Amino acid sequence: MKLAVLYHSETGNTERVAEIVAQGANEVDNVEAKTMGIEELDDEFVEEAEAVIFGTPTYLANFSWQTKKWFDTEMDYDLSGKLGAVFATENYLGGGADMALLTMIGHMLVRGMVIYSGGAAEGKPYTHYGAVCIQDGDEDQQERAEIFGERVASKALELFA
Ligand SMILES: Cc1cc2nc3c(=O)[nH]c(=O)nc-3n(C[C@H](O)[C@H](O)[C@H](O)COP(=O)(O)O)c2cc1C
Repeated sequence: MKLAVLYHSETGNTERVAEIVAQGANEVDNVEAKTMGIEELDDEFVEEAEAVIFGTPTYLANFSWQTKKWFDTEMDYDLSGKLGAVFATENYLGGGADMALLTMIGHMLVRGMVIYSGGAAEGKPYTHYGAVCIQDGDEDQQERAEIFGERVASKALELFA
């Protein structure tokens, strides 16, 4: 089962976290996770993926304008019925990553995706809306991002395999 991790990143933090999320997903048997920047997408892989995880930097307490522009004007995949999940990076605690995640989730719902975060349902670490790292994360945040990727991949297998 394929899982795509799509991200926008200007200075590398979100790209690094995308790699960690994908690493977690790839720890699940029968899952092939691949990271892609939104400007260098593997269309065939995304179309075949049962799950798509989106990552964004936080800009002014929301998701980045580049990601928004991509969703609004370039994104023409049929995402309906795919499992969707989100993560974000920010510079400081309370910098608005939660709003970035929720706004992005709104876009994904409009596209018909089935959204999952794990929430508190899988025990600690809790991930309410999606994984968040300060810049590219300290050790604890990176571990949480990895577990998040693993959980989303496991849920996708449970739903679609
Ligand atoms: C235009 C702009 C706005 C930003 N706004 C916020 C913000 O509101 N809150 C915050 O915590 N960080 C903010 N940041 C910092 C970025 O979210 C943070 O450095 C992020 O990890 C960058 O990701 P990247 O390295 O993948 O580009 C902003 C950065 C830029 C360039």
